[in-house]
Amino acid sequence: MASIKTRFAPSPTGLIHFGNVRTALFNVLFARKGGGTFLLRIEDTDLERSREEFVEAVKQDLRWLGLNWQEGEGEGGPAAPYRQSRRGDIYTRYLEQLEAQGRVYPCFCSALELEVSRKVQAAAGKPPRYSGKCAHLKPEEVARKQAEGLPYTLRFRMPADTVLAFDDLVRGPQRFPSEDIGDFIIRRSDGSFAFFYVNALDDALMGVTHVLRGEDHLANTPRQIAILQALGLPVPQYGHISLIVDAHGAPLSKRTGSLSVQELRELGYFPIAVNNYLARLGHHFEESGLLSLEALAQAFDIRHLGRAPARYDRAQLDHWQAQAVQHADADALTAWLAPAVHGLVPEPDMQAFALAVRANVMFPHDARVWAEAVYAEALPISEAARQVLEEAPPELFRIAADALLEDMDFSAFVQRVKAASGLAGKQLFLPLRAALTGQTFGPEMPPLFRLMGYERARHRLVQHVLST
Ligand SMILES: Nc1ncnc2c1ncn2[C@@H]1O[C@H](COP(=O)(O)OP(=O)(O)OP(=O)(O)O)[C@@H](O)[C@H]1O
Ligand SMILES: [Zn+2]
Repeated sequence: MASIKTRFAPSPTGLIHFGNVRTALFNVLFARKGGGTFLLRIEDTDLERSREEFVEAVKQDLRWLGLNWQEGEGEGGPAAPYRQSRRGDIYTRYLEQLEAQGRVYPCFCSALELEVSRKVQAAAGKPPRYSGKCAHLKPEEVARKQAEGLPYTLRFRMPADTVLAFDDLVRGPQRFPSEDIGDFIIRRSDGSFAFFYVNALDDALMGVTHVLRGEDHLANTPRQIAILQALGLPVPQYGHISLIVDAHGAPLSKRTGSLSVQELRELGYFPIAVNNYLARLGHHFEESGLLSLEALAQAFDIRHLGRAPARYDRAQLDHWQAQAVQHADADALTAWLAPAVHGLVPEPDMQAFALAVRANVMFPHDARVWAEAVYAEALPISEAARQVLEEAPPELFRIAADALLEDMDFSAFVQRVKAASGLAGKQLFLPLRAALTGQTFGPEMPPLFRLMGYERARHRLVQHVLST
């Protein structure tokens, strides 16, 4: 068997969402597991809606997630170009071949005629398909209509009385009788090509071996196979993945403005969290812990893909985010957190600070409150902390300030205050935390205390003594 080649073929008509990205991810995992290639092709045939900024955004999103492609847009390769808008000559060349074989014919039916025919079929409970009215026009008739300047589409002639069958990698054996499909348009009257045609042709010409894509394309597949068979081109294996739906059960779509990858990035999600979340949406993994992209690839098995729609669930995503924060290495954690506390936390402290607050943050901006707790000149004090401070014995803070005339670590400090005040446990720790950080909960005190430094800590205690 030829080595595996998968692809992601988005239309640059909006920012990509979870549904799109999961499709890309599964293609990456499948290729990677098989030591194959992942290809990126841009399907920008809808010139009205396609925009260069969305091409850039797709590339940026995929790179951010580590879903790198080895062939295609921006990378080049043996089947360049990888943008459909630049492949018009190729599409025309193969169309000529189909014409020479008598596999396409001009259709002059007006939109109104087609609409009426569809309604008649629907009323009779039949699948809407082209009646075949123009399938057998005589050459003279065609020439006359063309001379009159009548607009026409080109239709693909489906083979009669056959069944298009294929084994879907996810959904198993599929059978589509050709008469349910009917002759379909492959070139519109404005000269643009239909999705079925260019998408199938490109997959074949680019050597794609496996097409994993959304279930929304299942019904297109028999048409695509028929085209490739007519042209004598290789037919890839298809796998149709269940769609990701929102809370109302509607498939996520670029048009409905579901959460985009760009928004996730701006919110501070870790790529590994997004990948772990999406990989498990409709795919079962034995391992329940956070996995690297490589480990996800090794554990990926197309037979473990579910057929039911998968529901997008923010809480699950956040579970993986929390895992990612806890597992990030010190440098990655620091780089992730730094922009949110820039100016509050001194640069030399940044890594120690990030490690100190790790257990209490899920997103970078969550660290701001702890940055203030450690470094703010005027310490913000929460309502709960204010109450604790009011209820604590006032002499505690004077004792604590007196204990801090020199540098020491938190446990030494606590020992001294304990000995001098006779307080212990919560009675001791809670007021100290409240006075030092302005909060009643938060990260472990020893590292915060170290970052704060004994002078600032003492200053805060003194401030509190003076204010009571
Ligand atoms: N809700 C979804 N869940 C899973 N996969 C999806 C979903 N929506 C699209 N896909 C898949 O994403 C891939 C890229 O598709 P495409 O760029 O056409 O995006 P799209 O979201 O379908 O676009 P639009 O919303 O403009 O129709 C295709 O394989 C498609 O099947
Ligand atoms: Zn017609």
